[in-house]
Amino acid sequence: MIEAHALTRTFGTRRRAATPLAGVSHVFADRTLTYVLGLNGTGKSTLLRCLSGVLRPDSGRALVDGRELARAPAPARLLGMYLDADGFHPGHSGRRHLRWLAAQSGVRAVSVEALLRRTGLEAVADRPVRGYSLGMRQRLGIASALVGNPRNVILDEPMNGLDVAGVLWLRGLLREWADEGRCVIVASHNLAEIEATADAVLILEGGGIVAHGTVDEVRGPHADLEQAFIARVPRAAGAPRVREAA
Ligand SMILES: Nc1ncnc2c1ncn2[C@@H]1O[C@H](COP(=O)(O)OP(=O)(O)OP(=O)(O)O)[C@@H](O)[C@H]1O
Repeated sequence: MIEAHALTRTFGTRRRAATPLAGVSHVFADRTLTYVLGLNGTGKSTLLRCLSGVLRPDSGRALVDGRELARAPAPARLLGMYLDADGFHPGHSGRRHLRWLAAQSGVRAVSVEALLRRTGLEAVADRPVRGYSLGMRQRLGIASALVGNPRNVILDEPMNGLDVAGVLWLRGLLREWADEGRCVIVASHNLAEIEATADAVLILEGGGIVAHGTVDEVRGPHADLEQAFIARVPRAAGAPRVREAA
């Protein structure tokens, strides 16, 4: 279980500030695949980074299985995360990255070879990451999240760049993790995928949560999730302009 308690985060100066999180509270349940939705620049990544302990909120706190990650004795066992497709050393091979990560995280029991097999990366495991396609980097990121066999998982837009086989594979993996009891949180823009596979949905807008619940609850009287999203975020139907978060 992952909890957000009144998370607030502002970027920039007082004159040009963006406040993607203005007191966000939510409980992300176990055994649940929750998708976080929102327009570009709304604050999805900021929320996931605060929940993962990668970014310090200005106020509020995040708890993973009731603990602050920074104080947990074995954080890799509590939370696996993949937040940035560019967050790899370009000169390292996939195999070296996973070995390094396991050592950094103090995880001894992990089989890097099994992770490479599970994520379909064996054929490119010894190539430098700088030569990986986006889909290969996504697979390596997902393998990275699995290093500690974690109880909770957070992924930021992991399906971008995956081919059809990759999408089917990741869809199955996310379902398996949730069905095994894990709390799984994924940021995505893929409404069709979310509508078909999510257990829960959370929509961010204007610094806060404007809707959350099961897909049926969030869809409500609307024809589909897209219409429900537009009803909650009317500017989605306007010109496709990136705006500051708040
Ligand atoms: N390191 C940073 N420095 C300054 N501003 C930032 C930083 N990180 C995020 N922001 C700002 O915070 C807001 C939210 O950004 P965030 O990356 O969380 O949005 P997002 O919903 O994940 O967007 P996208 O869908 O485009 O990935 C934006 O206004 C962004 O410019």
